[in-house]
Amino acid sequence: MTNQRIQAHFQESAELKQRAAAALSQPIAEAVELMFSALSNGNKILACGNGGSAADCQHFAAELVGRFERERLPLPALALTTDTSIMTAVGNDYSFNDIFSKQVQAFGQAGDILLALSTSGNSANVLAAVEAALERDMRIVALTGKGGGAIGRLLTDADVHICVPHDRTARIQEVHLLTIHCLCDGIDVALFGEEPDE
Ligand SMILES: O=C(CO)[C@@H](O)[C@H](O)[C@H](O)[C@H](O)COP(=O)(O)O
Ligand SMILES: [Zn+2]
Repeated sequence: MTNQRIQAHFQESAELKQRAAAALSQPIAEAVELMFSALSNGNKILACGNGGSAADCQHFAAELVGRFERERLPLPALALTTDTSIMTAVGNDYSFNDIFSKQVQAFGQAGDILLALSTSGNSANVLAAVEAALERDMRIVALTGKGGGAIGRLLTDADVHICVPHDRTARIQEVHLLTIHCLCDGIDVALFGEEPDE
């Protein structure tokens, strides 16, 4: 692999991040408000997604339950991507499309938030989880790309859609991770205020 090709990856990622900063800062701020208000009311955040997005869900939950940059109380966030017994039982006995929605039905309560990650916006199991969450009167924060797909079309005005303006899965995932860090920082700022020297 040439250095040139590697540099093209960095270049494309950096350019997209610049562009996404303008397009996404407003919905990210709205997502922070939604999440902070849910957490303040004693509600929790459930997260689901496939592949790289499953890892993102776990990354997010770890930073809420553990910490991001500031010392604080653990916050209730749960990745629905980690329990292999639940996922294999539901996948085997029902369908792979149900592996997240069954968990939303089991754990989700009105006022909770579903953080739904799908770069295509079309993963059937994430879509089913969004449907299950809406049925339970939960709010959705959707991280998508490629126009938002079926998930984007399902969201209501009460939900937040953070749709990365790109068509390449890897690039979209890179912005999703940055978005997750913005959400964690936003929650810390809502709790403690901005650092004096910021
Ligand atoms: O990480 C990657 C590609 O960068 C893959 O594991 C990717 O997450 C998987 O193909 C997913 O199944 C894609 O699903 P989605 O983002 O379209 O919902
Ligand atoms: Zn990947």
